[in-house]
Amino acid sequence: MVAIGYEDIVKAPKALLHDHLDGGLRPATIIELADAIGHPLPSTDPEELGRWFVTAADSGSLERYLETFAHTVAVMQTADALRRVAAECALDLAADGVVYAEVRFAPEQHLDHGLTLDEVVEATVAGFAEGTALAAAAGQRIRIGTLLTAMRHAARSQEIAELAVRFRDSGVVGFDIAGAEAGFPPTRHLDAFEYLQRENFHFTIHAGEAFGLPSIWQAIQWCGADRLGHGVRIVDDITTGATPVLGRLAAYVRDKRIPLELCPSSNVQTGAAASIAEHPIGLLRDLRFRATVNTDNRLMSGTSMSREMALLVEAFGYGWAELQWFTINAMKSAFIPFDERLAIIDEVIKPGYAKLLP
Ligand SMILES: O=c1[nH]cnc2c1ncn2[C@H]1C[C@H](O)[C@@H](CO)O1
Ligand SMILES: [Zn+2]
Repeated sequence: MVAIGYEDIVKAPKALLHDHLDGGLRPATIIELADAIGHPLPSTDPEELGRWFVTAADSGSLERYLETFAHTVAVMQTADALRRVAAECALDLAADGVVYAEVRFAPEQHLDHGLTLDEVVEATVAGFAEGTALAAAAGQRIRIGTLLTAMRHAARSQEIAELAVRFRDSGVVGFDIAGAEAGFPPTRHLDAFEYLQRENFHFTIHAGEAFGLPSIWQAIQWCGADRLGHGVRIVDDITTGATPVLGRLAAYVRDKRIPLELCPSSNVQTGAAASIAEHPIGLLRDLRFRATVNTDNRLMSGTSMSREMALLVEAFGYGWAELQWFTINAMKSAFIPFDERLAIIDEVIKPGYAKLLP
């Protein structure tokens, strides 16, 4: 196998379906924005603050991992802050060689300083457009779709679903629910999911991360999710051995080509996987599930799309063929129209990997 260098992974075109806007801020930006509003931080040194987020998120518990978002959400409460954070997100992803990204965040968490839900989305979408244009000017092509998340412990999912549909022609391509999974099953938000289905809209659901098969089953068979956010616990329905045997739910997920938005580093931090080497992504790829590689929260995991791929190369010995497979899986599973997905696969991804494949 040809050894794969990190710089080449950065250059390779990558597609990202699961990245949280409030989980990807630059530490230096958090410090500046926090200073402007008098929000106290654990450190005002960018490197130290970056390390603090990774350490604090490295808890083995999703609930404690989520506590670190208090600092990022606190500094994203004005239109200017949201626009800046979104623009920097687009620039950072483009610089990492991501050519397509769906970035999500929960508008209901950004109303503390008086913005309306519509103003929150307008500012964020404008920031993505600004960052995308700046990246293009620097020769880095990226397309960003916005996903609106509703918090699963709250009761605003119908409102956020309607917000997402209102902005469907202005940059919002899908809907999601996130937050602590145990105790908050997706069926609590059935009204929102049924509304989205009637509107022919797309949605993914965080399921099968901190809670297992019942959450995945509900997300698919009750709520009608197009994709699974994480979905990593689907392995609980697979009996491993010389010939792995799939249970009915795992077989359904694979047969229907339901995309799994796998996030290796995040899963290790929250305890959903013991290590990268033991992450179920290896098995799920071998079994040809529609597996994709994602960052989840670049700040909390101190990671990037290239780093996630490099970790998989190291742990599983993957080469360019596997990295291209994950990338095409992600692009096929994106929420933008089919013809646009195909154009990115044919015009950007395949030519990009053709230069790298032996
Ligand atoms: O991996 C996750 N699981 C569940 N919830 C998450 C995860 N990463 C981020 N979140 C939450 C915290 C954010 O404030 C929110 C919206 O992006 O989504
Ligand atoms: Zn997530």
